[in-house]
Amino acid sequence: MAATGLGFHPAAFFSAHPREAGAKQLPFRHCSHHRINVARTRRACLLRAKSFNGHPQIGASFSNSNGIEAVPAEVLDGRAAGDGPPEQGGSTVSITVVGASGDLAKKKIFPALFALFYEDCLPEHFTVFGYARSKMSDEELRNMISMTLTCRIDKRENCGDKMEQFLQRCFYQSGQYNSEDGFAELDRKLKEKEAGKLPNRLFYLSIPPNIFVDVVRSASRTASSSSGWTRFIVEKPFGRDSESSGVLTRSLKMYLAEEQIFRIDHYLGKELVENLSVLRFSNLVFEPLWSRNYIRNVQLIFSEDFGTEGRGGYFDNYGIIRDIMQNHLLQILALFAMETPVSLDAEDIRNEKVKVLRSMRQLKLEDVVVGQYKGHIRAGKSFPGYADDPTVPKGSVTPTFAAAALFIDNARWDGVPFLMKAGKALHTRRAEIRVQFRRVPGNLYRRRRAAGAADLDVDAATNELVLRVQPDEAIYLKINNKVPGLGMRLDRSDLNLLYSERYRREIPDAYERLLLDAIEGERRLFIRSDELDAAWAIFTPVLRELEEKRVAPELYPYGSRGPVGAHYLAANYNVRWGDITSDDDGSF
Ligand SMILES: NC(=O)C1=CN([C@@H]2O[C@H](COP(=O)(O)OP(=O)(O)OC[C@H]3O[C@@H](n4cnc5c(N)ncnc54)[C@H](OP(=O)(O)O)[C@@H]3O)[C@@H](O)[C@H]2O)C=CC1
Ligand SMILES: O=C1O[C@H](COP(=O)(O)O)[C@@H](O)[C@H](O)[C@H]1O
Repeated sequence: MAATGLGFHPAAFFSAHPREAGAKQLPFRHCSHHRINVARTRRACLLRAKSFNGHPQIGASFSNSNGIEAVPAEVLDGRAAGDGPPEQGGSTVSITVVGASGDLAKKKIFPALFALFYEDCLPEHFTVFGYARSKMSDEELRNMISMTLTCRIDKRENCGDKMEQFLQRCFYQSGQYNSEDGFAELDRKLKEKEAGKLPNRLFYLSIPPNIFVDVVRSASRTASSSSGWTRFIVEKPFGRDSESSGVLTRSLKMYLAEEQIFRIDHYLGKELVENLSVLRFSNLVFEPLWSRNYIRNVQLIFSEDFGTEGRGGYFDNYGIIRDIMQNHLLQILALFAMETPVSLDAEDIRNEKVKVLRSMRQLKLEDVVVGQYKGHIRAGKSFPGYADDPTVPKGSVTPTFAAAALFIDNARWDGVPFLMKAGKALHTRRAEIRVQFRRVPGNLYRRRRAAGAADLDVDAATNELVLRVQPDEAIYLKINNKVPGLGMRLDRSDLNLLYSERYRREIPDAYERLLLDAIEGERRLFIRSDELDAAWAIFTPVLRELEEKRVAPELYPYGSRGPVGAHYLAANYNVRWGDITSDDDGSF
């Protein structure tokens, strides 16, 4: 027992969690992301405890004035990682981005890895490899990566130096995805970089889903770590329906244990999505209202102001429901609607998500509206339609927009419509959760009509809580308020938490949080196979029906608010979409 004088071992903070063979904690250097959640202490990016009695206090766990948990000495120098004393060189982690030449790798993964490095959140010993069929030298990979790196967080003078240091840790291996030789060559190069340290390996499958199994088979056989952990981040969509998702999971599990598979849904790494549980469970005021008794409907909205732009090859085979609704929006719904978990441990949270997903009705065709954007000319500018995308097959009925009404048949949510809508090529880029509350019973102000100025129908002006996931993260509550003055006039005002004003620092990208979690073995923000099964069970029947009946999507102009049908669907449940009412375009 480490002599902490506190009567308990600091490692007691390390929550027990199932670990794949060889899993070791990695010694992290100082990382500015304060990971103070007790359940995640074991993942702490090292925060050297504030000096205590004038001496750097490490090895003891205490909460100082900032509530920052110190990190035990063993983690500071790597001993708790079971990596053996530092003189044996400790451990190392390699991150191999499979599909390195692709869109996601360039746009999100390499920039996220650099941001983690820049914030000192990566382990001291790490190496990044790109793997794809394209022929590229190490230098060409570095040049490609450098085009998308930014020092957007806490711009510091040494950004260029840090970027160069990062790029020098990046290497490339060309190979076929089903080639054991290709991955064996990668393994050889990884071993060179690992230089005798305990080798932990992370593979990020940034490739089309149809080649996931090829890569896992080849890499698990010839490029797995011999003594550390080997993990695979698997991108969405996980299959196309219940059947193909089940086949994919079974195929992956021929080569990997469940705890080696990190199914990523990057929306779970979004700040406002992660904040959902904090809002609900760390405040008193929300949980009592969080049910059918007070909530009239919940709206989950995803909107992009651009089209598929060359990703038609992938997108046309999936469509907006599989691309956005069955994963991102449904994950947000599950976190929003779940019961209070037993603890903040990954499995307890994921247990509650599965329970609420299993309480949901299968989506019916009459509760779905689909749309597809069409080209048009506005103000002399020509906007293409989905069908104009050269990567989209002629005559495609793949929806680029969908709206759906979903229901949770449990005591908390019985009868409350959860309305989702997701679309590309709409009038704005936005993702938000809108909670519309019930009318005030016996509203005293219902009869009071302000003379003259536009009356506020307080009976219709119910409270609405909005969590804006992006852009410009915010949480605001729409209330009725007395207009200052000698009279009695009411208007709509917002209690408003605008992140850019309250928190003077940039928000990490979702991929940063999730990559760090995967390196640390924290599974809370990744999808478990039974969650996936429950999610596909809700959507698979209607997806099949849409395709078997070749339901024609309602065409909507590029840049518009989407198909009119979405309004009729909402009206069926006495709902108006909150994102397009006159008093809320979401700006302040
Ligand atoms: N792009 C995005 O915004 C997002 C993507 N995703 C998911 O991430 C994964 C990667 O997406 P993205 O980067 O856009 O994909 P890309 O289409 O860019 O493909 C990535 C790489 O895979 C290889 N590749 C592409 N098509 C094939 C094919 N038919 N057979 C074999 N190899 C192929 C290419 O590399 P090479 O030819 O060099 O081998 C390509 O550079 C997908 O599963 C996607 O669903 C998830 C969220 C967002
Ligand atoms: O998973 C996906 O997400 C992106 C949108 O991600 P965001 O973080 O930029 O909101 C979407 O464009 C893409 O089609 C989809 O595959």
